[in-house]
Amino acid sequence: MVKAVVCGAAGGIGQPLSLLLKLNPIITELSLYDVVNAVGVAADLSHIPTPAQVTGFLPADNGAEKALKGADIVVIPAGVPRKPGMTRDDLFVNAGICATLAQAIANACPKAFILVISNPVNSTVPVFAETLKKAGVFDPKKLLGVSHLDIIRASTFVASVLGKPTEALHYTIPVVGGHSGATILPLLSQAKPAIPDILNDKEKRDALVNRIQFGGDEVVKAKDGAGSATLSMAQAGAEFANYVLEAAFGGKKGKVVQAYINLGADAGGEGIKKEIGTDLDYFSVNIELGPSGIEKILPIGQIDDVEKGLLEAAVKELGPSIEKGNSFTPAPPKL
Ligand SMILES: NC(=O)c1ccc[n+]([C@@H]2O[C@H](COP(=O)([O-])OP(=O)(O)OC[C@H]3O[C@@H](n4cnc5c(N)ncnc54)[C@H](O)[C@@H]3O)[C@@H](O)[C@H]2O)c1
Ligand SMILES: O=C(O)C[C@H](O)C(=O)O
Repeated sequence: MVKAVVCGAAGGIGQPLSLLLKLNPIITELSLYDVVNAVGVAADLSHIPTPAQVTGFLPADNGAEKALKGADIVVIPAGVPRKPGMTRDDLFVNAGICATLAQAIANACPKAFILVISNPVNSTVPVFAETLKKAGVFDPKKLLGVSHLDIIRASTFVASVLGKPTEALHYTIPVVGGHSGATILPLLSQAKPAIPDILNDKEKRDALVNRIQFGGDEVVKAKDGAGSATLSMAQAGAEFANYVLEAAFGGKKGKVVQAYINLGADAGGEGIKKEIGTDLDYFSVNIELGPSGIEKILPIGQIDDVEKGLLEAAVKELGPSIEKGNSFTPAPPKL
């Protein structure tokens, strides 16, 4: 029996993500939580004949904890998306929602895998960690900031520049760092198969890196006030959740992916700190997944001079975002 929960399930990401999780045969129970319409979305999905039994919950009567009770994996796309002109940092208003959900997880399912989609990921993952630490249930191996949309974008955009079919992750390009502008660091020099035609063409390479770093803005601009990426994010979130589920419950350990994770002493991230030459608490890195979540943190590996410059810029921008999340204090509850 595997129970998955989506928090923010009625939203632009939440609905298609819930649909894709309903189609995942590993999941036997799917619980949907939102402050609006979660019961309706659950009723709708429940008519699809797949193993997962779907239930919806609203905040009344401690609905969040009821939804989360006994969950194995919680995926969180709750919170406000960007409008044109906004940075992801402007979405720090979502910190309060994240702290509230983290506390509910600590109470109802402290051993669950937690997949954070809510922006700004560079800060909201620290908010989750700090809340879970205060509750005494923080497991750095199970808290994963979802940066997988950057990975699917990198693969798609490389294929399109090279005029190749954009079939499922044909190009594997590790993307490390964070999830926002200059913090997004695509390692084109490590692409598999290799892409010398791009690496040897400065103009093409710069344009490609820029498109991967600012792919989110492309969607925000095209939606013109109606939000940000939802469908591609739902696909990326469901694919990433499936990697975690397959490693934990499907006997497929050893999958290497990138996620934005805590590099604290308990997490075994000291090697990465040495490799990138900083003391950052969080970074998106290569990880190997297994039954308990992150089994290994793998080195970033060899990068070229262009990437060394991008790494410096990423590290500089990440520090303050992490600090903002680390020092967030939720407002006291209204009496
Ligand atoms: N990590 C990524 O790569 C990535 C990609 C795209 C979007 N995002 C982020 O995901 C978030 C959601 O985006 P969206 O387009 O689905 O927004 P949306 O407004 O369409 O949906 C958000 C949902 O969250 C719900 N919500 C609000 N407060 C809540 C709470 N306390 N508990 C539970 N649910 C709550 C809302 O009712 C709404 O249904 C945004 O912060 C966005 O920036 C992240
Ligand atoms: O761009 C955004 O605000 C949403 C998301 O982080 C994205 O990368 O599409």
